[in-house]
Amino acid sequence: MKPVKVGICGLGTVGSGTFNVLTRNSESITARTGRPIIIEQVGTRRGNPTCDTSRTSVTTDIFDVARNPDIDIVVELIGGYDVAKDLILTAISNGKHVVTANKALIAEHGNEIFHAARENNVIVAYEAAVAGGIPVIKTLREGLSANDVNWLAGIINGTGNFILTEMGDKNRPFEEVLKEAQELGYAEADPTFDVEGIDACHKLTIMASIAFGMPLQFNKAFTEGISQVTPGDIQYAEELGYRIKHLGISRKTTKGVELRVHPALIPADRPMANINGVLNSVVINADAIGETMLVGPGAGAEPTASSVVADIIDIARNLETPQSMPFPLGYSSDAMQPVEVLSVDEIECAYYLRIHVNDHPGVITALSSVLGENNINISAMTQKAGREHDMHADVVILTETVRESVMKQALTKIEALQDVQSPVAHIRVEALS
Ligand SMILES: NC(=O)C1=CN([C@@H]2O[C@H](COP(=O)(O)OP(=O)(O)OC[C@H]3O[C@@H](n4cnc5c(N)ncnc54)[C@H](O)[C@@H]3O)[C@@H](O)[C@H]2O)C=CC1
Ligand SMILES: N[C@@H](CC=O)C(=O)O
Ligand code: NA
Repeated sequence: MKPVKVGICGLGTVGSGTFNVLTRNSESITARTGRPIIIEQVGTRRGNPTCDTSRTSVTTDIFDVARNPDIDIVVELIGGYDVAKDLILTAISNGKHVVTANKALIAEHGNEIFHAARENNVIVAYEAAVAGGIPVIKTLREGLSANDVNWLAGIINGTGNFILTEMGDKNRPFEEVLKEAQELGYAEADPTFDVEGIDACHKLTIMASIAFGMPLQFNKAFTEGISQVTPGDIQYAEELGYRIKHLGISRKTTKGVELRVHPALIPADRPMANINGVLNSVVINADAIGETMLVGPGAGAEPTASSVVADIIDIARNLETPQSMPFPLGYSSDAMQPVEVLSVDEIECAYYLRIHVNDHPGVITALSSVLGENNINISAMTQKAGREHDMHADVVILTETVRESVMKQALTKIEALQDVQSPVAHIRVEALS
């Protein structure tokens, strides 16, 4: 049996996980593919103590791997944009199939990469790029291909969910938990991608493209991270019967597609509200299936390697018995529709507001008046007194559904009130239905 030869570029968290899963499970993988898969070469700047590379060719120049005539599949696990893109395009032009976990690259340059792959008749697979170990790309693109998707929503950043969970459950400070997420290998090289929602937005962009048959449009998405969520917000939300989660949401409407990433209050009894730690989850609502929910680890060495290796196995099977592979984004490029991405101003949802006020008589009336003038109904309101001798208080309000542009106008007026300290914390409320 002629082996399928793989070259792994990058031996960090995901690279080492991939090396170890491929090595450890080689027997069962061979049984599944019909051909052994061997790691022909590793491209890395330095060794990884968890990997025994003593019987593998190792180079410090990853482009050696992309050009190695013996290699069938190049696995890009270095991350980042320029070098990674160059590496993948070099591999493609050398006739190699590619597996990557790089959501930033796929979300922002995927249209070009998939075009190059098509021209060169090779496969670019990227299951690990969205929600780590959860097979969500396959689910959307293959398992649900009979459906018209109505909406999807997910917790799609493990680091962010780990931080919110630890802050809420154990009262740990943001910075300390972020540091732990970095040590555990969950965070991106630049962790602002995690905490400011950019990573989740990359993943949402990819899922929305598959769900709605539209080209990748990362730059049109709305992105807000978790860095402004305070322990107080988590506690107030809990008292109101909600949990705060960082969500990516994409919904088809008659005017276009919503594409937005932001923290949200979710009713505590919804399954998504109880996805904790590094777990990710995606709910997909579609016409034939109704609703399905996936849950699993969104980051970490071997959970992510599980998806990388599954892609390698798919390609190896295809080399053994050539068959038609799914289009990378689920639709043929001619069938992709340039669907309009809606401005966040168009969305409609309820809001949680936390307004820090001077604790003077009349301030509640003033707040209610502004909301009333804008036709915004209040569904709950509580005042959280400041500490003794502190003349400030937090007023916490839940509104009913309102258009975002109207809420923005109301917030501007509220922030202009004499007794209100700016800015007003506002978090969208999502029922996920
Ligand atoms: N860590 C995780 O849980 C997940 C990561 N990803 C993605 O997987 C990719 C890799 O992430 P990690 O393994 O976490 O990163 P990492 O930083 O642990 O590993 C990257 C490795 O690539 C090496 N590298 C970078 N540029 C290189 C170059 N030019 N030549 C040789 N080596 C080079 C680095 O030295 C490092 O060892 C990224 O695209 C990331 O977004 C995707 C899903 C989960
Ligand atoms: N940094 C990412 C890694 C997986 O995609 C995350 O925390 O989810
Ligand atoms: Na995945």
